[in-house]
Amino acid sequence: MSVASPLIIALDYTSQDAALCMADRLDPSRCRVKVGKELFTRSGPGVLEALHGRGFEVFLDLKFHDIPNTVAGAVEAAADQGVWMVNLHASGGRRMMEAARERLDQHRLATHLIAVTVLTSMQEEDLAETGVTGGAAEQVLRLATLADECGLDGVVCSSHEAAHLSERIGADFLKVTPGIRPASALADDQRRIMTPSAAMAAGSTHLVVGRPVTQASDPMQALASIEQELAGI
Ligand SMILES: O=c1ccn([C@@H]2O[C@H](COP(=O)(O)O)[C@@H](O)[C@H]2O)c(=O)[nH]1
Repeated sequence: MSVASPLIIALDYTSQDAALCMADRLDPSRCRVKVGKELFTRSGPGVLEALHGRGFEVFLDLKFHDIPNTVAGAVEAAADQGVWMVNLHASGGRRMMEAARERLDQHRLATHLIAVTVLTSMQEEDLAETGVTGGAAEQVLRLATLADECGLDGVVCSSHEAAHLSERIGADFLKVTPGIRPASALADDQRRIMTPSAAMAAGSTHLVVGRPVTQASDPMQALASIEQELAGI
């Protein structure tokens, strides 16, 4: 199936039943879904099968970060489950990313492989405490350039960095951006945020949206309002 919408709904629920309850209200021709650490750790790969059975393309957001052999095996295992996209941490380095890329290619697995650059919950002070002193934009560009050199399909970054990456690396390089907040929504623990329409205008290729939809009093109305905002750009 080819999904025209850039929206990826983060199914951050504590059980497979709750996640599928939400998925059953979504239309797989109008959005993709994301399975992250909490849901996957609770439900296991069964949730992927259940979502695929409902027609969804799934982003498995487990952010692998380990030695090259381990990450290559994990990425292969994810792709074997038929997921549309999987990710790893770019800070795992060149050899780790190349090993993951090579493993997918060896097995002719078409799953998109992308790298997390700087988490959207982090700002300059958080980065400085980890020894990264140049700020988010510089670090995102450094890690995205490395990911591109390693043959990855794109990155997870914030929409604040998307335009610069499009200029420096190319428009086709995927910019998957969490930290999406409609104007009226709370930032929660996110720090580098943008509205859906501004994020698309800035060059995001995909928008990850969780709580503004899943925790809304009327999730379907919240989603419809994001879709309307995007239709207006
Ligand atoms: O840098 C990152 C990488 C991943 N995420 C994930 O995206 C969603 C965002 O959810 P919201 O509720 O819309 O904040 C969540 O699953 C994160 O694990 C991210 O936010 N930032």
